[in-house]
Amino acid sequence: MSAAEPSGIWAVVPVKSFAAAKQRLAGAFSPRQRHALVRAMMRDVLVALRATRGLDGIVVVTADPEAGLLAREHGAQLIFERDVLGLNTAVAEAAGRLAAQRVGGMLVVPGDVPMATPVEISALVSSHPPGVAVSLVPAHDGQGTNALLVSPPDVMAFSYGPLSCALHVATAEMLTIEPMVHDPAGFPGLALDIDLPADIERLGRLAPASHTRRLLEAEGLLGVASGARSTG
Ligand SMILES: Nc1nc2c(ncn2[C@@H]2O[C@H](COP(=O)(O)OP(=O)(O)OP(=O)(O)O)[C@@H](O)[C@H]2O)c(=O)[nH]1
Ligand SMILES: O=C(O)[C@H](O)COP(=O)(O)O
Repeated sequence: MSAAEPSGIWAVVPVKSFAAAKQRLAGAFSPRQRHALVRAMMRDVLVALRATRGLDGIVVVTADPEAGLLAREHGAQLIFERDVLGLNTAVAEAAGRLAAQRVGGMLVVPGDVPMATPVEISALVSSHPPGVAVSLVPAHDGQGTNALLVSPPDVMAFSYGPLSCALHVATAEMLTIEPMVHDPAGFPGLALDIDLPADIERLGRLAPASHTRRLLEAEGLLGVASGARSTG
């Protein structure tokens, strides 16, 4: 990635290999449908980030060549994950690279929040305090971390996984940083990560059009919470 002035904020989008992703949807989606879904979700996230004011760049961290290609098509830079060691390692790798480039802040948005909007993301960025700071948007259940904005990028260790929101808050507090924790109700798109069939129903209740929504409609999967999957 090219060096930025030491003040800018870059978005980081971690994307697991398409074939390995979203195992918790395996009961309701065929492998082909899951592949198409993660691809569509990644496109939606990149489109939203690209339309967001206040970001200096976007970088995708992935080991998947197809995701790498998609990243390039959407104007994102790429960190190729040579060893796949999990989400925390992938995000830490991006943080180290951005910090080495003297980028001011890192906004982590996972590839599975397809309803995130540029308005939501820019609200998060514009409310982020100056200096050393941590802002986050929890998942709608209050447990996960759907957006994490840290400055500088390598200010803290990452704890994605179960209860990551509480763990990120605790980590910031141990560094004597009072994190800005937003109410997920104010960020309905960003707060909706697609993990379970019930999340597809939640997505169906949100209005904005998206690649993901069109795909689910075309496959007849919108509103199918736990039913039998179609062929494919
Ligand atoms: N680069 C990278 N991204 C990851 C990795 N693990 C998860 N992610 C991404 O992080 C986001 C959140 O991951 P999860 O909610 O655990 O998604 P998942 O692993 O695809 O889902 P399950 O298989 O159902 O657990 C998704 O966008 C994933 O693509 C990893 O090892 N490397
Ligand atoms: O929020 C997180 O920490 C990650 O998205 C993983 O959480 P999940 O397993 O609930 O998706």
